Amino acid sequence: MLRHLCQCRARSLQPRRLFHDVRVYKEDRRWPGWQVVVGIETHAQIKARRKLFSESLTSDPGEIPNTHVTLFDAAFPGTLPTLNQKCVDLALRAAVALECNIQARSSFDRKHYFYSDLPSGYQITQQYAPIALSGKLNISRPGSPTFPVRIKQIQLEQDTAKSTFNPRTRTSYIDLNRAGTGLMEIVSEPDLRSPEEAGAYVRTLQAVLRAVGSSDGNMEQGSLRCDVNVSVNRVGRPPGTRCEIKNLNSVRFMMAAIIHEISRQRTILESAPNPDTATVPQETRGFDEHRFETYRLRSKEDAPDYRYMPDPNLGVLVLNQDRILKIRETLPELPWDTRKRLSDEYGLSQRDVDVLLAVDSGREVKYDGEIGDADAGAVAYFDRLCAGRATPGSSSPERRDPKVVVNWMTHELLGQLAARKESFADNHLSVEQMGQLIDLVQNKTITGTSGKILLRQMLANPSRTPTEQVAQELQLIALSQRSSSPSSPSASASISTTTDDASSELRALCGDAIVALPDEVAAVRKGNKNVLNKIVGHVMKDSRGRADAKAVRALLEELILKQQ
Ligand SMILES: Nc1ncnc2c1ncn2[C@@H]1O[C@H](COP(=O)(O)OP(=O)(O)OP(=O)(O)O)[C@@H](O)[C@H]1O
Ligand SMILES: [Mg+2]
Ligand SMILES: [Mg+2]
Repeated sequence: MLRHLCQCRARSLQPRRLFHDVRVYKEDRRWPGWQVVVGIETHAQIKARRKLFSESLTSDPGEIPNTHVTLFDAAFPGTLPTLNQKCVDLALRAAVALECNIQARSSFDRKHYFYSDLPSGYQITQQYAPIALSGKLNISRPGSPTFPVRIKQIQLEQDTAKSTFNPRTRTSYIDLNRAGTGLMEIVSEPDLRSPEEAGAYVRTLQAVLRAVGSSDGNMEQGSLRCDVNVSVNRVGRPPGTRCEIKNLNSVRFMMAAIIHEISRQRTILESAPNPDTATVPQETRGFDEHRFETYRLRSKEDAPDYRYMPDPNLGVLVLNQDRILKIRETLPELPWDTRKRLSDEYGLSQRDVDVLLAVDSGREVKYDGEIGDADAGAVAYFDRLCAGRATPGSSSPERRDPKVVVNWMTHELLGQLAARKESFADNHLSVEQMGQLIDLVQNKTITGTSGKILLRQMLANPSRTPTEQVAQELQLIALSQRSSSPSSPSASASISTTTDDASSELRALCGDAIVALPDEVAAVRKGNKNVLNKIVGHVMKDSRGRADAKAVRALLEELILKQQ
């Protein structure tokens, strides 16, 4: 009996299964002998037109303060909440994408605290029965195996108002525009083991929320904010006491906060007189963005008592299977499926896939009065470029080589946009124009060098003009010996005339080089073929990138050697 009691006691003393046993502990050289445990609470603003419980429109950060406010948002007595079902659907999209168990019944609670940005004195949240439980998000990092992070729960809640303090006039200003906007709090289990894994988790989550349209996930603008929980323990020992760092608004700051917290907690534990029994005091901390350090906000002892209670004005949120099924059916391709498709179907390298997905995960759709092809995202643009161009007389379009397309997109198009300090959303080249450009280079109507010049010109001068026409106007048609096959029938007549001219111009340039470099020509005639490179270089320079080096070499050989 006694032995049985002891066994039970020993079992109850085992740490709760916080750790993912599937993952083998790997020592981090930055903190040898220590294991780091991180769990993240992410607050993502729901991208709905109206607030969670009122008719008021949601707002963007720069808008005139206190212009998006109903009496309910301002907490006038007697006003009642009405749940916005659009917000529920958007949160469900995130929950389905994160493979959560969606709860058929969930409910709302009041979390009380007194602060100037909370007009009613309580926030409506889902403390006891959240909308979704037990999900999963797989995290891939270049060079590391993919690992799962368990999602503990997703709860719906209200955002607060915004307070700003002017130290000169010692005045606080309250803007109620944000008060009552719908938030999803997405809580991870403590499955992350390093600052880098934490960064990858937030980026992946951001990409999923954006892909399903649940949230902008914009950390700079505050539509995605993280509270990060960090603890350290000696390898083989139970997890340590967590400290929670509140309100981090960039992945960089979050990683810096974790790094600082690890060293702070280690110092406490290493300097304790009895390392076996030492613990870190449980605290809620802030992050100082200038010193890159965390600082104490409050300890567990002064933790507020939120006096949670069910909100009597809101009933139970009941969800039926049909609604969830409909959400499931309308979800777009999720980032990990896109990743697999790009590498399986197109044979793209990991790096190229990363670049295309990174563009889309950081994508902000801009509305400047015209919806361009780039607005659908880099992957969609790439898909359409590969799908190819319609060829006369053929019912199916001629597909483009994905490797050629991805090179043009990642190196040239993204590279030149970056040089112009623009993002992919600023690219106004239609898929058709970009495709024509690639075709012109592929069928040697223009050289690769001219292709890059052409792209630069087209990015600088937005127009709907077909690419061939711009190439002709800029006199970029390649100087070749033979006529190239035109890339579209409409341009065929003009291009073949141009290529005849081009071929005679190339001959003229070679002739000029032969006259300009008589010593080199004599050396080539004597059999010193290396000198030919110098003459080729001379022609290439004179052609301003329009000549193909191979064609020039062949023509020079013909002119110098065969006509001795
Ligand atoms: N030992 C630990 N080390 C690091 N993180 C931990 C540890 N134990 C739990 N966590 C993480 O702490 C977070 C707890 O969040 P949760 O929302 O459940 O509670 P809370 O922080 O107490 O409440 P509130 O929402 O009011 O901040 C989770 O992300 C969880 O993974
Ligand atoms: Mg929480
Ligand atoms: Mg918390």
